[in-house]
Amino acid sequence: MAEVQRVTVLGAGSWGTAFAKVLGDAGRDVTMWARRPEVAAEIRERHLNSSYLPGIELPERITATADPAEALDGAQAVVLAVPSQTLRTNLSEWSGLLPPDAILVSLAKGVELGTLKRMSEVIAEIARVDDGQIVVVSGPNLAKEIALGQPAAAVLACTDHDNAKAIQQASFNQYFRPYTNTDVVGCELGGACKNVIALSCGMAAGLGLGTNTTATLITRGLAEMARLGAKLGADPLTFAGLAGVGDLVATCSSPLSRNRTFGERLGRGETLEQALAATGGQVAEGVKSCTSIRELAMGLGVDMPITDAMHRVCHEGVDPRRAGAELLGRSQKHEWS
Ligand SMILES: NC(=O)C1=CN([C@@H]2O[C@H](COP(=O)(O)OP(=O)(O)OC[C@H]3O[C@@H](n4cnc5c(N)ncnc54)[C@H](OP(=O)(O)O)[C@@H]3O)[C@@H](O)[C@H]2O)C=CC1
Ligand SMILES: O=C(CO)COP(=O)(O)O
Repeated sequence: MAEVQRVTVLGAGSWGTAFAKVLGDAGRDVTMWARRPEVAAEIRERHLNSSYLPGIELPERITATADPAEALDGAQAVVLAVPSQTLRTNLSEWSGLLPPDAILVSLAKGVELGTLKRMSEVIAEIARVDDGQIVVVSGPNLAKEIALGQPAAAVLACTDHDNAKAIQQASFNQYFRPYTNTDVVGCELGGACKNVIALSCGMAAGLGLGTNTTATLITRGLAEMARLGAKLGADPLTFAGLAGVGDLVATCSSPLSRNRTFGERLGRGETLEQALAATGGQVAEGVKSCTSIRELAMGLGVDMPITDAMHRVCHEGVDPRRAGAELLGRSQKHEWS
């Protein structure tokens, strides 16, 4: 297994920057690409990214540029840290610049609208690489906490275990503990679906509901994501791990979660447009993924009632209270049916 020393991170938002810090603190040489030249300059010259992680000092070994060709030169691993719904367009612009043997690392948690593809499927299609060259990062990883050096674990999923191990070696440090996994489908679905469940938990909080409701949504959310995973060949154990329960607990309970915060705003009576305006340009993936995941599930005949409810609240103007009442009023069933 070749050691990965030079890593490029494409995307300088919250998680891209925090993950670059993880890599830098693990002793890797990191070059970031930022869409805005002023963000690249601030990272390069002041070791700060005040747009996304104010007050966090970045390691000196991280540099940055707004030129993708310069960023990708000599990279042994390339971390893709842009929103799910723009990944296809972003990657299409970069695909000719990717070093052919570089391991591609996906941070995005979503399912593409229209194609209903997982992020690793989009990457394989656009970069024309085998799935064994793509490592998916998932788990309870709220960017700000990681950037502050608070301990957390993650899963690195890849069908090629050596490539997962290479990224594990490159990212392991005193506060970040990555585990490997070969269940790419389960890890990606866990990461995408939990954003939608976090929306529902936020919504419940916005409606003034308490811990029992949150725990019910987390547990039944886990049941519906595991049903989808089973249909798509995921390992059921994955949903009991960091990319399932782990990420659900973190995202559904933390005020740092953009998805949970977004849901809370809707629960308090804000419109979709008002909630979108309040995100400050940061992505709440569940708002779009509720639609793609719902469509994916419907095509496979999988029942995902919470996801369906979130789609109807976000995109069909259904009142959150009514969506909640309808969820409770569905026909009675066995817990595991
Ligand atoms: N934040 C977190 O805690 C975690 C996030 N994730 C996942 O990682 C992925 C990236 O998230 P995160 O870094 O937080 O996202 P942010 O919204 O914080 O940042 C997005 C980054 O992508 C850039 N970008 C490039 N092209 C586009 C485009 N066409 N539209 C919008 N943005 C673009 C943005 O540039 P610009 O600044 O110029 O807008 C910005 O640098 C998401 O899928 C998210 O779910 C996963 C785990 C944790
Ligand atoms: O994926 C995350 C934590 O693991 C981040 O969640 P948010 O995008 O909701 O902030």
